[in-house]
Amino acid sequence: MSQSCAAPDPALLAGRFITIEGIDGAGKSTQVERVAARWRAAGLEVVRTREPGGTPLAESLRELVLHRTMDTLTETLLVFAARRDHLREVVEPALARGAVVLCDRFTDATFAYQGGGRGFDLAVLAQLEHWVQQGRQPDLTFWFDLAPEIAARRRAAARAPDRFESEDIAFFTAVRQGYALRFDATPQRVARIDAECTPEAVAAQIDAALEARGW
Ligand SMILES: Nc1ncnc2c1ncn2[C@@H]1O[C@H](COP(=O)(O)OP(=O)(O)OP(=O)(O)O)[C@@H](O)[C@H]1O
Ligand SMILES: Cc1cn([C@H]2C[C@H](O)[C@@H](COP(=O)(O)O)O2)c(=O)[nH]c1=O
Repeated sequence: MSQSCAAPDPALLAGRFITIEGIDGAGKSTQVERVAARWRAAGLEVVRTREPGGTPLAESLRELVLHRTMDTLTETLLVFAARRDHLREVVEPALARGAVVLCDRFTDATFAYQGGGRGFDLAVLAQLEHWVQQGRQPDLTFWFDLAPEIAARRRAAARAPDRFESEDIAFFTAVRQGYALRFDATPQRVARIDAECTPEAVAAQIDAALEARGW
């Protein structure tokens, strides 16, 4: 069962950029509103957003990336173009006015999907990350980690697949490995969540990670 935790200190949270990552079907969407509600109850403005997406332009690019056939360089440039617009129009202004930004996926997804899954050059991704983000990085990332076979069963029960969700287990195994590399590179930024357990147990892990930071 999820345990109740101490009320977060708004002063510690204002202007924080929090991202949520994991392979498709990891259970991110199931948890994200609960976290937002916790912070809203503490009096904070919470901006819930997602990538690719979050602005009209970036949502248009999302439709292309999720549903149109394209090569990996095109796919990579489109997710970074969407990210640039999203950062300028939504994320940076929200952080500047002291909101908490809770974003479903960010650049770790590019390293995992385009880098790990598609095999795109990680050094080029790092350059694009630098150009597009100008140093902006999440303050905390929840990485929902689980076996691709379990995620595939959850997706099959939930919805019709898009272009990524139609990929096979080998692709998602490589994506998971891409996430693991990012986790290993910045373990202080990333909280690994065991996403194979019940929603209540997942929520308890999230609360523990937040409580450890006083958030
Ligand atoms: N801990 C859990 N145990 C079992 N099933 C779960 C759990 N969490 C979520 N689910 C179910 O798995 C399916 C996928 O969950 P959800 O949509 O939250 O995943 P997601 O990570 O947001 O996926 P995507 O990134 O592809 O949008 C849903 O049917 C949801 O009810
Ligand atoms: C940010 C980002 C996302 N993707 C992929 C990962 C998912 O399959 C979709 C988004 O769908 P969701 O239901 O909103 O999770 O896009 C990617 O390949 N690269 C990225 O940078």
